[in-house]
Amino acid sequence: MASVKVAVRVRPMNRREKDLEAKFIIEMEGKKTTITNIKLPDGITGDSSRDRTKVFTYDFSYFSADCKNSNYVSQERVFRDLGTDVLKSAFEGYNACVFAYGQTGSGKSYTMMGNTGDSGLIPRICEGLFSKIADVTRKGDASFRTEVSYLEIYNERVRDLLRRKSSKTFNLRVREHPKEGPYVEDLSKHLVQNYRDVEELMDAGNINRTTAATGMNDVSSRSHAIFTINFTQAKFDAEMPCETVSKIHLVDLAGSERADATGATGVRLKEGGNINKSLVTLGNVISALADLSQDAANHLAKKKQVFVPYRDSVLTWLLKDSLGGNSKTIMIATISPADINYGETLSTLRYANRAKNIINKPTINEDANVKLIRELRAEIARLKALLAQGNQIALLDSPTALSMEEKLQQNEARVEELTKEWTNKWNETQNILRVSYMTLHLSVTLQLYITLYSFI
Ligand SMILES: Nc1ncnc2c1ncn2[C@@H]1O[C@H](COP(=O)(O)OP(=O)(O)OP(=O)(O)O)[C@@H](O)[C@H]1O
Repeated sequence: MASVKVAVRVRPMNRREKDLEAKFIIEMEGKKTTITNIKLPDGITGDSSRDRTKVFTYDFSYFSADCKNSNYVSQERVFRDLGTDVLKSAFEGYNACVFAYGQTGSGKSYTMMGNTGDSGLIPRICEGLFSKIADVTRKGDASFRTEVSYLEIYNERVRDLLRRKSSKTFNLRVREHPKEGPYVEDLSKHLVQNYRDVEELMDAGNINRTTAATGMNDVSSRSHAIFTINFTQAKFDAEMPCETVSKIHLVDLAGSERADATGATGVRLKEGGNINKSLVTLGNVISALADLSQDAANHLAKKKQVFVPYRDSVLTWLLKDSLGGNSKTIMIATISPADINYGETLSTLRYANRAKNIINKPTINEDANVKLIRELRAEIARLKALLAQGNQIALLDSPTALSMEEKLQQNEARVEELTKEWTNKWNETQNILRVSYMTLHLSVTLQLYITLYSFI
């Protein structure tokens, strides 16, 4: 069991807010975030609509509004607090998810992707992943396989951001695997061997992403984007095969917004409606899960039937495992510091406060055959101990001891066979990886030669 970790981050005032001479209404101290409604007279602090100041406590309150302030939280610090947790989960074999939520223009893309020379969580996590892979590979302790995919949900349709234009790019179907959960049919997956490979794919995907200028943000993301890393590692630990698979979802949501605040009309208004539909469903899912967790914690209360409406939007369906399921999840709520956004900011803070109550059930995703080998080995150890005991009380020739001996031999043979199969399969995967990587680089080099040759 693990609660969803929640961080709130406040950005600097933007040009529009400064031009409107907006007042700064956010304070942060330790884990606490305080918001002030400057329209109300001084009074007691609380969470009722009459209270001038409201205080919320999160796992992290990040003050990123002024880089000269001593409490300023940089991209590096956000990575150190949250990104390293994601990497730890991945190497332990857990699924992980980070999603950024907040009003349009509040800093979601900045936090997740970042700007040139000031990279955000996604590039830093990918860089960290490959730097750790290089460390472990150098010591010869394990082998790895990493694949990435990148999709956007635009107007409730799933679009592959990494596939060259084809009929399979748009409107992909979401399906549900009985064990592995929801997935996108025909979504392209790309093998990557180093950070440069990921960077190229990320850049290509970001170019394909649907953005537009709105009244609130010059480059506003009009879609929800999910960057997924599938990370498999295999090794022998005390002669025991280990293979884990971890799925890491890194999500940049489109902004929550009020139509009147963005001045949206036509296409932007329709987009806004669909964006908000997903976000309203996300809110309903978070509320239902928070209710479930509180209900579970209260042993005396009569258990309520709580329905979690995952399937009401594509976003929540795809993130089903990350919300209340098999994943270690982090939510980053991004906010503006300006009084003109008071309503939106308060709603984001309340949303984030609710998300703190969600309890997930992360488990280590172990390969099924490796799990079987481990269970058989435990059974062998148990049988050996029983036989040793029988030996001491001269039961060695009894029919029970003989059948135990037989079972032991069968299990030992099965373990040997399964271990051999697993080692062969993994060696083959590594060979395929090497060949496909060499082919890819050979074709890039050839392309380069052809281009150069055509100039001579
Ligand atoms: N913490 C921060 N420090 C400095 N600049 C920031 C910060 N957060 C956001 N910004 C800047 O504010 C602007 C809007 O941020 P961003 O595009 O990340 O918002 P968003 O929440 O993703 O918006 P949308 O939902 O419209 O896509 C960008 O120019 C970004 O560089």
